Amino acid sequence: MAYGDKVAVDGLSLEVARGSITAVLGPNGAGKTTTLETCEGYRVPQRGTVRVLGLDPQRDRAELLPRIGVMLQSGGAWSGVRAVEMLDHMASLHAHPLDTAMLVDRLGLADCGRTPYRRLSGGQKQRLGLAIALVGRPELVFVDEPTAGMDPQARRTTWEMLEEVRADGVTVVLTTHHMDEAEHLADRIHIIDRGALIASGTPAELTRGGHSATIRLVVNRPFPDGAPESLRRELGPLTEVRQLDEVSMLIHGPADATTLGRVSRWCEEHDVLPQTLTLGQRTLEDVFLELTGRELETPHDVLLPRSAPPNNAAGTPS
Ligand SMILES: Nc1ncnc2c1ncn2[C@@H]1O[C@H](COP(=O)(O)OP(=O)(O)OP(=O)(O)O)[C@@H](O)[C@H]1O
Repeated sequence: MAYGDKVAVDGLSLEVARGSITAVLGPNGAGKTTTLETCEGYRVPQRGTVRVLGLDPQRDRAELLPRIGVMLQSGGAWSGVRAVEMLDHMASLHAHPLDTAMLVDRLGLADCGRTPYRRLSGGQKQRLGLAIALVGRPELVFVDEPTAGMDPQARRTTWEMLEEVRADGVTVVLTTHHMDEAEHLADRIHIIDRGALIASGTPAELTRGGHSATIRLVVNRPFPDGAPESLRRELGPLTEVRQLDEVSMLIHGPADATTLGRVSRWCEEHDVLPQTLTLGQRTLEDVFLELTGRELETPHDVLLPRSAPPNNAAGTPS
């Protein structure tokens, strides 16, 4: 799938099992939205085949649309329409809609029900978008970055609702660049980068084994100046060291006893006493880093020093 000369998705091949949650995970610009929009019938691929519920999203559009729900990354409503009016209108287009009052209540839309769409916050637009995607009791729902712009409470509610619809047999396909979201929700994850599929599997399959791990080091008193660089020199070029605050560091590196031994020796040489020294499980971030040499996402809440200004990684729709 290309936009002019720009190839956005190239040779991507993936299948989604009915009744499961599938996450398409990748960094900005990886081709996630393009993939979804192609499945939804909004984009026509130059090559390849797409079948959704056994139907061609272009040729069989009229038959497919009543069976799928779509949560767009942005837009999808008239700017002046009130949130609840929009939801009621969408419900009226379906034969057996869900109870809109229940959706308004569950998604915390009551307070902004009379607010025109253009004045809703990013998170409120997302919640309304999710309600619109679910109101027609779809067999399959596509959700593009479902929790972008949501606060933690709304994020949890969204996860719960997606899990509930899966329990009712609905198939969910979501895009995200949040590893924790994919890891928490998805039965199967497809990691894409630069328009190509680079890994697929269950969260456990993807994070099992591998050569790297995350070591968490917390010491009894502040690290000396230049500690991350010094520790990186000690551990070698395969290792990445990030200082979280004055007494803790995260180290991504080879998952072996030698690395732990070197960290311990470095502490001794620099007169700090490890209070926590743990070898953590490999994360999806590690998987992505191993496969591409680049980072998928910086988990800002974990990795930024405590003094850093609040980030909006989970707060700005992309
Ligand atoms: N309408 C368009 N015209 C030209 N290029 C486009 C268009 N839409 C997307 N692209 C390009 O195609 C590539 C894939 O974009 P896409 O939106 O599918 O990625 P994404 O993985 O969903 O990214 P994000 O997480 O930022 O939403 C990007 O390089 C993007 O700039």
